[in-house]
Amino acid sequence: MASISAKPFRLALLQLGSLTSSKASNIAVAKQAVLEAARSSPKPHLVVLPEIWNSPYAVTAFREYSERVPHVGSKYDEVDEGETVSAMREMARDNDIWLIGGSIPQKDDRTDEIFNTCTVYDPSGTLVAIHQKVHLFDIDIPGRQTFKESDTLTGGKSLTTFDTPFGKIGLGICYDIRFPEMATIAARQGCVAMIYPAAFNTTTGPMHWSLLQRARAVDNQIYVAMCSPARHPEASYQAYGHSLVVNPLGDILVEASHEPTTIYADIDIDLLNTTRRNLPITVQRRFDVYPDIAEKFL
Ligand SMILES: O=C(O)CCC(=O)C(=O)O
Repeated sequence: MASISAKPFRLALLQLGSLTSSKASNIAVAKQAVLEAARSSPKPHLVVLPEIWNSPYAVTAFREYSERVPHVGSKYDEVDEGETVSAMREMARDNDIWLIGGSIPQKDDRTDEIFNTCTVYDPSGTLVAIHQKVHLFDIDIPGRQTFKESDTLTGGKSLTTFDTPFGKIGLGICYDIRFPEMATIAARQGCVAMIYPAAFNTTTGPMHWSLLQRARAVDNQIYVAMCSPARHPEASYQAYGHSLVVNPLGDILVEASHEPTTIYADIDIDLLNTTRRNLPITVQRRFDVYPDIAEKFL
């Protein structure tokens, strides 16, 4: 587990702005941002969208904006799927990139449940991974931030990683980062990075946004990135912005402000492996002293 065989790659986080209550307009905004990122030089291999970018971030909106998400392995035009999913397939295929499609509200036709769901596409537009947010954002900081995703959403029941030619990537969504087991298990499975589409707020963002990412990175000696929407003065929910990438040493490589922007980072696998050699915590765990929470995932 100490060293990882993977290739360096370039990551782009799209901190989308101008998101409105119009799904069609939000899709157009995302499409344009992906196009611009893909045309930048050097071209990114992996492009990431933020949490709930096609809908207002409000429990009352999730059902109305929800879409059918087909199965992993489904290809372009093969299935009856939601318009946002089709658009994301095209973004990946037309720009020849890997796309982590942030998250969108997903409707499960069989159970009528709604999930907060991240879908991932390879450069052919094939859907390669689906992550349903496991930990729902139910918090109450009186007078400052109250949110109850579980009013309309159901939590996912599994962890998600996917393979690319440049390495294995682990996925979480926003609040999932507060639960360190997810990142630890992904790292133990060989992931080089945990990537979280996210939308922290202006209360908990300043408190914990970068701290949590640096903690997950240092604990697991992996890269960690969170991609947020830009702040929107008229929105009922003020996203924190500050999309961020942290390296396995816990250094912040790049951080956005709260404006619409795209940030880029080069993922350096040599640095990851050097960190693990120099600070060999991945091979020094004392499972004789404490139980191994991630053992069954090895
Ligand atoms: O954990 C937090 O402070 C914010 C989480 C959040 O905004 C979310 O899960 O959507």
